[in-house]
Amino acid sequence: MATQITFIGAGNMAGAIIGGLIDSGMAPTSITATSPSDAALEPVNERFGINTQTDNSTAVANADVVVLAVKPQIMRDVCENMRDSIQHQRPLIISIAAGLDATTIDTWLGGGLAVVRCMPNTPSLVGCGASGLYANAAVSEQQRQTATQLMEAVGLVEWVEEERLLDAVTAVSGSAPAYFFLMFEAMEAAGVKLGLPAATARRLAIQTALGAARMAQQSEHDPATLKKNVMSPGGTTERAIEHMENAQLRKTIQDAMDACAHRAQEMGKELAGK
Ligand SMILES: NC(=O)C1=CN([C@@H]2O[C@H](COP(=O)(O)OP(=O)(O)OC[C@H]3O[C@@H](n4cnc5c(N)ncnc54)[C@H](OP(=O)(O)O)[C@@H]3O)[C@@H](O)[C@H]2O)C=CC1
Ligand SMILES: O=C(O)[C@@H]1CCC=N1
Repeated sequence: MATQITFIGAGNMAGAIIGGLIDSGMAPTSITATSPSDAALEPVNERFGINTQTDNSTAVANADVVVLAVKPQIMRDVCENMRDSIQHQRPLIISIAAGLDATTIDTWLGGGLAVVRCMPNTPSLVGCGASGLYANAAVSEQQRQTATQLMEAVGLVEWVEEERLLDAVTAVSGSAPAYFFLMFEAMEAAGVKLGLPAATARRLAIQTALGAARMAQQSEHDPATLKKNVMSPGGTTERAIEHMENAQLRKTIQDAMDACAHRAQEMGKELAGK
């Protein structure tokens, strides 16, 4: 595994990956994170004990891996401003930005670089992330392994061989923690309406999701069979599922995920000026 990793940006997603890496045993001294202000870096430093830096060019000077973790909208400026330093060091670039393709990132950084695009998600913080990865042609087998090891330290890794599929990964896992959080909100509210204390409803809903996810992961049966096993004929679950099917929940999920993937494509085109 590479020894020095620099995160450009120290927000939600970078924090989640850094937290997961440290929990997995990586030395905090191997990690640097940047942000424009010292004030924003203070909590990161306090929480993780990693190196922090406000100057991106300085922060990448000794890096083996540079993780680009700023918002897509400012990525161009950020890349162009540290281009010289990146070209001098030529680290493996891992961009986690939604939508922006590897060629665009590489161009903004001066060209000829090994770029891995990664679509992670925030459960990386608790070692339960799910990341989709794509490598451009300049990425060596060893660099591919480095990216795999890095992201496997915080969860599941799936490589895709077509870059456009990262927009689908964004819909299936990158954005998806939010879908489940929405479900928790809705289940808690419904539980309260049925008379449970909010905290009890929340705990039960979350634990049930955890249990269902573990079962689905470990079972030899597919989700449809596991669902059927909960549904006693004429019973309570059947009534609930009937409501969800009649309300076209599947179509809502399909439409939402189409919109998500489409937005990733749209952002990529807008920001790359394509
Ligand atoms: N959040 C998520 O669940 C996921 C996000 N992503 C991708 O991750 C990237 C970051 O998203 P997210 O973490 O949510 O966003 P955040 O806004 O939480 O983090 C971005 C960070 O970048 C910092 N920043 C701003 N300007 C610079 C600069 N010039 N140099 C260095 N750092 C800078 C910001 O600091 P300040 O706040 O002080 O401006 C902030 O800490 C995005 O590209 C997004 O598409 C991918 C998968 C999941
Ligand atoms: O909402 C977003 O744009 C980012 C990308 C995936 C999750 N959060």
